[in-house]
Amino acid sequence: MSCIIERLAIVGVGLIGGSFARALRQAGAVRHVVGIGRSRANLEHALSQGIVDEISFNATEGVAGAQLVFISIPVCSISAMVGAIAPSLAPGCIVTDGGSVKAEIVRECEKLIPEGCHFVGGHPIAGTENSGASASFATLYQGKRCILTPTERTDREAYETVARLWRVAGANVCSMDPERHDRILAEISHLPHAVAYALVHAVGTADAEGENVLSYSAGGFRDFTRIASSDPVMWRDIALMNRRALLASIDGFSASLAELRRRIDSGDSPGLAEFFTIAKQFRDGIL
Ligand SMILES: NC(=O)c1ccc[n+]([C@@H]2O[C@H](COP(=O)([O-])OP(=O)(O)OC[C@H]3O[C@@H](n4cnc5c(N)ncnc54)[C@H](O)[C@@H]3O)[C@@H](O)[C@H]2O)c1
Ligand SMILES: O=C(O)C(=O)C[C@]1(C(=O)O)C=C[C@@H](O)C=C1
Repeated sequence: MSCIIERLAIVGVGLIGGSFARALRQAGAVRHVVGIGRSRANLEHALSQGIVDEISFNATEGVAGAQLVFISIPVCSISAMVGAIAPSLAPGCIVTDGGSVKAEIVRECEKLIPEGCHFVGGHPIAGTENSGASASFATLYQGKRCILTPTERTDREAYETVARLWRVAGANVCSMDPERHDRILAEISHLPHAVAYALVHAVGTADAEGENVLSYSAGGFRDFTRIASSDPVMWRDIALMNRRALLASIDGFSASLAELRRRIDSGDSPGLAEFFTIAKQFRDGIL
């Protein structure tokens, strides 16, 4: 395929940024990739694996001359990064991100992006519990959704370029209002992570018969809690930035758990079977 971007800068060459770079390189959609970050070991690994062609510890220097900058660092650091690199962006540069929360980032970044440059918010709905360039792989986005969150200020051509890159990376692109994105993702991604962390926390600190009950964990516990091995800083930032929507989701979940508890407590056999059947049908429906 013909090259779409001559010079791509990736700020944060971890699972998400590294996988984006790998997918685009493999497709021949980018000529030169600059990896920007803070961890020498991580960036040197990315360089040695050919994920990037050049590394930089200085974001303002690293983004110079790039046609597109992809920011894939924890969500609470994204707008500060855009503010820091703004004076160094080449005219016409497109800045986009992969952050898991959108409304605040889009609001702030649209204010910070300089005249003649463009910001497009994005979020690939794909990931794993692993972090860093060593966890990245080219097929991460194959067949997965990528939500872009344009507003009335978004430049149409910049949006189309970002959408095209995600399609080249294998993703199915859709667009959504940033606030709507945050409410939907609170339910389907942020709540499950909060519940998984809370479950492991509860079981890990439980005093049952003076035993370390975690040593008895088998498939059920492990399947349910895989995502509690995700990066704590990433999830701290998501919980704080999407606080309002996540609290509403936690309240909905608490009501569901309270209802389940009530049916168990009252020995409501048909009610319990109904509760589990409905949940099983929803779950089987996504397989
Ligand atoms: N992990 C997932 O499943 C997933 C999925 C979709 C979106 N996201 C989002 O993508 C972003 C990156 O997540 P990830 O899983 O790739 O994380 P990661 O930890 O694998 O990679 C992040 C990289 O950014 C670097 N970094 C952190 N803060 C920095 C800063 N201020 N300046 C420069 N470099 C910095 C880290 O050293 C690391 O190499 C987050 O916003 C996250 O919400 C993650
Ligand atoms: O598969 C995983 O490990 C994930 O947690 C990926 C996952 C999710 O499905 O919730 C996590 C965060 C994102 O922003 C998008 C995707």
